[in-house]
Amino acid sequence: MTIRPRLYLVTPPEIDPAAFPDLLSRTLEAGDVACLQLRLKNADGPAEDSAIRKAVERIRPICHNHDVALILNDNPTLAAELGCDGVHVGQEDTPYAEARRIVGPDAIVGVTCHDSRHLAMLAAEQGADYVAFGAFFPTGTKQAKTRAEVELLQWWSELMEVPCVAIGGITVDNCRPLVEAGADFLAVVGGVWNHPDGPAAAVAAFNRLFDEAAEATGKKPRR
Ligand SMILES: Cc1ncc(COP(=O)(O)OP(=O)(O)O)c(N)n1
Ligand SMILES: Cc1ncsc1CCOP(=O)(O)O
Ligand SMILES: [Mg+2]
Repeated sequence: MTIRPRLYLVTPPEIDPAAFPDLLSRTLEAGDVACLQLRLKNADGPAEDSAIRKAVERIRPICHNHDVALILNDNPTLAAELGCDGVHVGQEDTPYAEARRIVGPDAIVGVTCHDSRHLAMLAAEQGADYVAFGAFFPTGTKQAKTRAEVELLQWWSELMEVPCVAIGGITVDNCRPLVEAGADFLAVVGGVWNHPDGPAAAVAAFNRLFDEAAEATGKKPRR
């Protein structure tokens, strides 16, 4: 039986390194969050690396104080060097096997699988810790290549042990079908950081909804 999903928080593509740590602390205090993915997309090359280093130094202790795993997007080398708990790689990033070699056997490695059963089975077979499907809804955060259907989550969660992450345009108001379909984690950017009542309110609201859905379907909390 599938269990209650957890929130997989992803940072905005650009953060203010001075203000973000405080906002993050308040957000993580508002309810259960499984992990935070640091996804800085608005700088390139050495500027991006330096922004990532600065951000990880400030964010890592906050995540760990809240029992939240810190996952770095795209860059296994920096993830290993900076003591992140894992890395997320897409189909055009470092291939899974190379990412695993770099971060080691104990780190989390997640793989983007778009809307593809084939890519997901390949990633799971190779040893990925989770597979990510999306985008489930229109999103302003990224020009998503594919649209995934809820049935994909249901198929995966009924057949496979490796957890699945749903991503793309997810909000408190639209996420219930993903929860009912068996998503293990919901990965969210705008639905938290741009929530009209603020990110802490969003985290609390997602958790209330997960609890309600779990109760309604008799699913057990993961934590
Ligand atoms: C949890 C999660 N799922 C999918 C993605 C997208 O990764 P990718 O396709 O490599 O695109 P970018 O995020 O690098 O723009 C993700 N980051 N996290
Ligand atoms: C990184 C990524 N990959 C597919 S959609 C997406 C963006 C998710 O952001 P949002 O939750 O704001 O739609
Ligand atoms: Mg990527």
